Amino acid sequence: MLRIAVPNKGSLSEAACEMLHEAGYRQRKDRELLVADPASGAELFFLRPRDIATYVGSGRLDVGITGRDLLLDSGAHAEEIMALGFARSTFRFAGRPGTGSTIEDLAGLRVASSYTGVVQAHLAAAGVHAEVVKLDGAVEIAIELGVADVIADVVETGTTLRQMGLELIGSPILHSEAVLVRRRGAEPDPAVEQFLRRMQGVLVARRYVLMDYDVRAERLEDAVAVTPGLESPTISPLHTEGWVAVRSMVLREDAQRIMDDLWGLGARAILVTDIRACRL
Ligand SMILES: Nc1ncnc2c1ncn2[C@@H]1O[C@H](COP(=O)(O)OP(=O)(O)OP(=O)(O)O)[C@@H](O)[C@H]1O
Ligand SMILES: O=P(O)(O)OC[C@H]1O[C@H](OP(=O)(O)OP(=O)(O)O)[C@H](O)[C@@H]1O
Ligand SMILES: [Mg+2]
Repeated sequence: MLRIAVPNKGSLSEAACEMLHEAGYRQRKDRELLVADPASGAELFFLRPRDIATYVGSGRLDVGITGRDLLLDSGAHAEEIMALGFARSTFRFAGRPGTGSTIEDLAGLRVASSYTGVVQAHLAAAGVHAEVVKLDGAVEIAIELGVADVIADVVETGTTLRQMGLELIGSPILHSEAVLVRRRGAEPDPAVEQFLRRMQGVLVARRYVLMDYDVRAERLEDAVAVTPGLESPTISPLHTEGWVAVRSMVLREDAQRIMDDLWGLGARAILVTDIRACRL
């Protein structure tokens, strides 16, 4: 049985569960901590996101979904094996206007964060000595409440910083998103490989659409240049002489532009279909 660690709450939880569902795994009912999915050969463990790298690093669980920032902060013996494209954020220093503009300006100040591992490593790498104050959350209010001069926290839209009248200091400490993690140096495992193919299939199905269209045979090469597909498009003869049907995968974000280009080449009956699942 493949043992998978899944975030049970917070920003990662819903999107992680959605992705596993799309990959064919059983959904959690109520607030179960353990869901057996024998049909998929897996057991899902619903854990605090911050603990997931620790469990996977210990080797007790085979693979987990967590944030890159949480993985780095944990110092666990685990490594990122696939980026999942959701819960994207940056991790930044911020302070009241005038506090500073570079990391060197933080020397001697108190820095509040929930990610003390990441912050301490980053300050040490820059050779900056500052006191790190550990908080559990709502870190942006720490300056207002007088326990810190600077914060280091997750920034997505920047709304929370603006609400508290804080400004960014220095460049991003890291760029984070949800990731799959595995124990460092773990042996190759067919069950993990199969899980990765399922998850990769979801990423591809989200990123690409299928495009079908009919085009005159003499314009086929021009059309194929617009829709080369991942390997090569499928070409089928049409009953009407001189026309062919083409099927190709295209990036979802490019679909409308490609349809415009194909139309300009005389293509007609251009159809776009979602991909529900795939293995490439
Ligand atoms: N606003 C956000 N946008 C994108 N990602 C976020 C956001 N807030 C937190 N994350 C990401 O979620 C992960 C942290 O999840 P965690 O559940 O510990 O915290 P949380 O989402 O803030 O939940 P909590 O309500 O427990 O504070 C990290 O990888 C972090 O980068
Ligand atoms: O840049 P923004 O779009 O404002 O998002 C970033 C905020 O979102 C998260 O907070 P959350 O609501 O999870 O509360 P927390 O600080 O208690 O974790 C994170 O910790 C930041 O505070
Ligand atoms: Mg939070």
